[in-house]
Amino acid sequence: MSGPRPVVLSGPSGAGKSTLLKRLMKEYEGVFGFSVSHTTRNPRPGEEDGKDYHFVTKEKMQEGIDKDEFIENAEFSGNMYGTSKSSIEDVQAQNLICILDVDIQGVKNIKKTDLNPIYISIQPPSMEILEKRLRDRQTETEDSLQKRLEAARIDMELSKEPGVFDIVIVNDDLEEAYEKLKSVLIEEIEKVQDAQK
Ligand SMILES: Nc1nc2c(ncn2[C@@H]2O[C@H](COP(=O)(O)OP(=O)(O)O)[C@@H](O)[C@H]2O)c(=O)[nH]1
Ligand SMILES: Nc1ncnc2c1ncn2[C@@H]1O[C@H](COP(=O)(O)OP(=O)(O)O)[C@@H](O)[C@H]1O
Repeated sequence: MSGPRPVVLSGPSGAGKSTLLKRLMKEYEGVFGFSVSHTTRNPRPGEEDGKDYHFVTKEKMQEGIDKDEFIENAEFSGNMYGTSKSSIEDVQAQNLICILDVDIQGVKNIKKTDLNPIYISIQPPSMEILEKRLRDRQTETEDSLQKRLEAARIDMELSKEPGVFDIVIVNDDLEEAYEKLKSVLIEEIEKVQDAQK
């Protein structure tokens, strides 16, 4: 399908993906569309069903996977996550830049498809800072926090492999990380804006 190139944001839980992408979508309203994933985890306070995620039961999720409704799915920290084909099609039908927020397994599986996105990794400055951010966010139990930190170690190693990501952004200072993210995407952003004129 033609249209703007999608963007995959990945990186450890707590690295700052949602913070950066929410800001980007706010500054460039009408340019980006978020691919709303399915998950079996519970919603956090403030999260909206259908906006942040489609919150579903394991049975419902498995049913969708069996029906081949997902382009990729993975287990993360004891829960299932997946990108449905329709979540991407909904955004692409509007000629918007589709943003996906997926873990490293999602990156590897999307590489097997013909989506052809720009792959961006958001990394924390260190494990210590990541742990502090995750604790301060106050969304995790000790168990899910430890699972996220374990997954983060794997993610940080794999993201160093050459060729996996087009760019790795270290989110130390938020302003700097945001400016870097914008500079990577500005060409695609302007294409969409020009097409809307
Ligand atoms: N493979 C895959 N990973 C996803 C998907 N949606 C979210 N994730 C990843 O699942 C992980 C956990 O997400 P979440 O529970 O929202 O926690 P958070 O990243 O700490 O805010 C993150 O690494 C997300 O990038 C998806 O559709 N597919
Ligand atoms: N550059 C930064 N400096 C300090 N805190 C940050 C920075 N970026 C994000 N945070 C905070 O760290 C926590 C994790 O960020 P979040 O966007 O939820 O990460 P992710 O979506 O990658 O799991 C949030 O509480 C967020 O406000």
